Amino acid sequence: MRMSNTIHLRKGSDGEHRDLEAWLYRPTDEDRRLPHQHFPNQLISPLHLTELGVMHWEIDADNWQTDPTFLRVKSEQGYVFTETITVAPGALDEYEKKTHHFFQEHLHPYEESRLILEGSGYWDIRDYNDDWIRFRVCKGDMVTLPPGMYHRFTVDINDFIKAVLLFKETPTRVDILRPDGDDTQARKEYITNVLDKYNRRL
Ligand SMILES: CSCCC(=O)/C(O)=C/O
Ligand SMILES: [Fe+2]
Repeated sequence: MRMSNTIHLRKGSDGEHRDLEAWLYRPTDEDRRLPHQHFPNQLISPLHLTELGVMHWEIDADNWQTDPTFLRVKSEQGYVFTETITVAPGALDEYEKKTHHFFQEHLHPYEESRLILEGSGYWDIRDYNDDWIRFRVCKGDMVTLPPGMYHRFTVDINDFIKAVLLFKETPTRVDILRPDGDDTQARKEYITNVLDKYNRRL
């Protein structure tokens, strides 16, 4: 569902709600930390992200541990473990190696769930037709990518993001690069449960 070049705001039950800003990624060899938008920009609707399985909530990042939305989502989704990560030069060991790794197309056999406490960055996710969709996250965004969804992550030109990682089970990372992820149960279930539901095919 491609949209015109406008930013859409809609009201949530708790007041003004800011949707994730998402657009069709323009593939170039430029710095991955740049927005990579087409001209004119081709925005992607929140519904499109939802259909692909992305979930988004807004959290009071300064008081996240007591934020009612955070507590509700944590309970509903069954998150048990949390870890905090700061992705910034000097704050993350092996910054270059790890940021290169985050930007390699991969999937996880579990939900990727992150709450952004400070800073900003971009997730790229694969559309039905294998195009990249990029969405921006900043302070207060809590996002979840479903198990089996191919994606990658980069900081933006500010080179700084601090996030809470939420896990349902063990907080050990399992990153499976494409195409190795194709044969995983998580990938098969993603295609069946998420893509087939909307009669979409990769
Ligand atoms: C901002 S969280 C670090 C990136 C990450 O953990 C991941 O898996 C990206 O896809
Ligand atoms: Fe990931």
